[in-house]
Amino acid sequence: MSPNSLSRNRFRPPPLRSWSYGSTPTRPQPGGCSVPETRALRLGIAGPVGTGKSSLIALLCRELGGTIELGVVTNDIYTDEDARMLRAAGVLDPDRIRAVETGACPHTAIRDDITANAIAIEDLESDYPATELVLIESGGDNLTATFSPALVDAQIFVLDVAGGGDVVRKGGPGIARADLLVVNKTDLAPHVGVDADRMRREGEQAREGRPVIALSRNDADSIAALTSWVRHLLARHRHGEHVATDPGPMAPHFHADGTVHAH
Ligand SMILES: Nc1nc2c(ncn2[C@@H]2O[C@H](COP(=O)(O)OP(=O)(O)OP(=O)(O)O)[C@@H](O)[C@H]2O)c(=O)[nH]1
Repeated sequence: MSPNSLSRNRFRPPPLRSWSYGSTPTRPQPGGCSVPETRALRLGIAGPVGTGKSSLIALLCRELGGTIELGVVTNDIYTDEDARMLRAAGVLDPDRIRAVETGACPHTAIRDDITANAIAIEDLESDYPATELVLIESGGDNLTATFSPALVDAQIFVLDVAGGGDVVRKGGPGIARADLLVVNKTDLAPHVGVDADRMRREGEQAREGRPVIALSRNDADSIAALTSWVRHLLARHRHGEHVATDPGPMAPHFHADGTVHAH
């Protein structure tokens, strides 16, 4: 980390404290934590650079902002570019869009040490207690980045057709096990020589039944599929039916003696 990025990083560690939700009803989460039953749903959006994560968040704010109380937290490495873009798009009250400057490899702040993001979300929820859904955008990263289930309740992994038709086959924890895989920018498929439908089918095969949505901002049906998936997830979260799962940092691996480790 350069000295510059350190001085630009606005995050300051909080004072140590023990945490209790008092008499608020809670439900257990993975890792022994528990969260209030009324807590906002935290939905992470991850995927490689430029696949359309900010655009997808802007779209969800436009489509859902009228009926659901929203907040957004963005992650960039050295800037607050994504937050500024979303504020400029006018899709949400600018104060409900918070930026984290990770100052390090993006997955560090969503997977390894989630403190900066957790505090940004908790600040947002404390300023807007009626918040029902917080969208957290990861910095653009490679195929291995996924959110910790300690930070988000569910996660979407975003690929785009412009990254090439073989990306789904390259696999990785986000592609295989995120709660939703989005194959984005399908309107560009004919221009980049990619079969978007085949990408979607390969995604479905790789994910063993977990959902895949082929999305384009120009395709109303695909937008409706996405918003309906989010509404359904929110309903399950409210009823305590959704449990966060970890896509997992590693695929099973083999050793020279033939043993297999599945983490
Ligand atoms: N044709 C087309 N372009 C899209 C679509 N969605 C997003 N884009 C464009 O794709 C480019 C990248 O979109 P962003 O939303 O900034 O992508 P991102 O994943 O947030 O990028 P990083 O934060 O840099 O990783 C922009 O030029 C968008 O306008 C889509 O459905 N169709």
